[in-house]
Amino acid sequence: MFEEPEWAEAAPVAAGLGPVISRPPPAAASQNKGSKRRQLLATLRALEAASLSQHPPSLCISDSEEEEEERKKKCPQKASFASASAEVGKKGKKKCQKQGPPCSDSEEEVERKKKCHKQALVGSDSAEDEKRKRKCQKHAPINSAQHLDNVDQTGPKAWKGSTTNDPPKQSPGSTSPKPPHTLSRKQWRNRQKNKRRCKNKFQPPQVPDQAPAEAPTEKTEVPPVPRTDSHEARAGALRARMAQRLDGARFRYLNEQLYSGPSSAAQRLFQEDPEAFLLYHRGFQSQVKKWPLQPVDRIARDLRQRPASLVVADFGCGDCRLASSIRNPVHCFDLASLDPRVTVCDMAQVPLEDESVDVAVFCLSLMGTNIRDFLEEANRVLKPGGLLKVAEVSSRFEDVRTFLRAVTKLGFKIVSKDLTNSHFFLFDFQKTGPPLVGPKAQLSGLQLQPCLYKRR
Ligand SMILES: C[S@@+](CC[C@H](N)C(=O)[O-])C[C@H]1O[C@@H](n2cnc3c(N)ncnc32)[C@H](O)[C@@H]1O
Repeated sequence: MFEEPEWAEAAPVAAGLGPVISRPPPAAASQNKGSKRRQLLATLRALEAASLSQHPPSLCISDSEEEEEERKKKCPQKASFASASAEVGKKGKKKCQKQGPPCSDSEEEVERKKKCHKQALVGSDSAEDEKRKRKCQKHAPINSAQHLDNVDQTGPKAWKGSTTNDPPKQSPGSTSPKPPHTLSRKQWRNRQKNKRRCKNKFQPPQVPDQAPAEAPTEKTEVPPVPRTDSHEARAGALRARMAQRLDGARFRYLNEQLYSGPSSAAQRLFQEDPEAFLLYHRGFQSQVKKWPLQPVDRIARDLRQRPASLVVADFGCGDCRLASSIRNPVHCFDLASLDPRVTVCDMAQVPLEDESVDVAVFCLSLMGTNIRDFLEEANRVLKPGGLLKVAEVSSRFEDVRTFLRAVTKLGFKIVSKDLTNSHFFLFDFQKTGPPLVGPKAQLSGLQLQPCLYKRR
């Protein structure tokens, strides 16, 4: 019915994708035009119906409206252009089909057909128009039929895109699809956008199958243990450790200061920095609690075996542990106060009357370089025959005997000594009277080694 060579006539038009130019009707029109039109119309309708019934529903959101509209406008032209390819015969038909897909949507198809139909009805009676009409009719059925069965989506079609959701398939021979020069940038962008949209639209249902087992939805709902927590915990632990080390360093420093200078300097130190006293005592407590027996507890045990009426003076009482451990009245003296019972002073000069106390205690407190001052002050406040108890770190003694000898020169006699403890020595002296030597006499045995704590 439609002879293929006729396609060649439209080839020049196709080259530019320009509008189809209507030419004035030729003088000699076809004699059977009316009947042919009717015939064509009937064929068209039949084909339309067939085409519409065979098209699958579109699953994907199509191009933007603007583009859709544009495509619809172009469609008939493209169809006619494609059909008018320079190639003859089937080649031309194939080209037409290739460029057809944008029109292969049912709506577009209808639109195109309507246009073809309209043209036919309007009666552009030129021979060329006639041919074009026939081409439209001829093209339509082939296109719609082949679109479903054997649509080659390579080349322009892949870029013009079908309105189905299938991604463009490439024919084995094709390399990379390139947009035809007929697509504007905007169209191309829109098309790509739509493709992506389509892809995204169809990906979600596959997600559950492909989702890794370790990412169930429930898990995602449960807030995972924030990484920051462990990080913060580690940072906190590190900070605590560093703070601990810093405190340890400061404790060692203060301890050294207390042993290496006169008590007046220690007094100033703690007056200027009361926090240093707290820090020192924290350090001291952390050290002494490791000992098998704390000397203060041993002294308290001894005192509990004596009358509770005995008045006790605790020189360098610290946290008043002794006062808390016995029932005796206790005068507590220290350079700073950790307890309300403490009288803050330098124990070289305590605010007590002469011969007013029964027991004087120095528990790890013979610090400073003026030990003699402390012992002379104890002698002053002790009643005659009063008890002097000294507990000191064993390592401080180079020679215990010289120490004992020096103490006796200060008005005391040794009553008992306990050198059995691994950490401290314990001595009991009884006051015999005032110091036996004058202030200028040298008592080198009173110089004890500083008790320095090692860094652990
Ligand atoms: C190692 S602590 C012992 C505390 C307590 N005696 C104990 O055994 O638990 C020594 C204490 O003696 C105090 N101290 C040292 N020299 C002092 C001084 N010149 N006057 C008053 N207290 C002093 C320190 O301040 C510290 O509290």
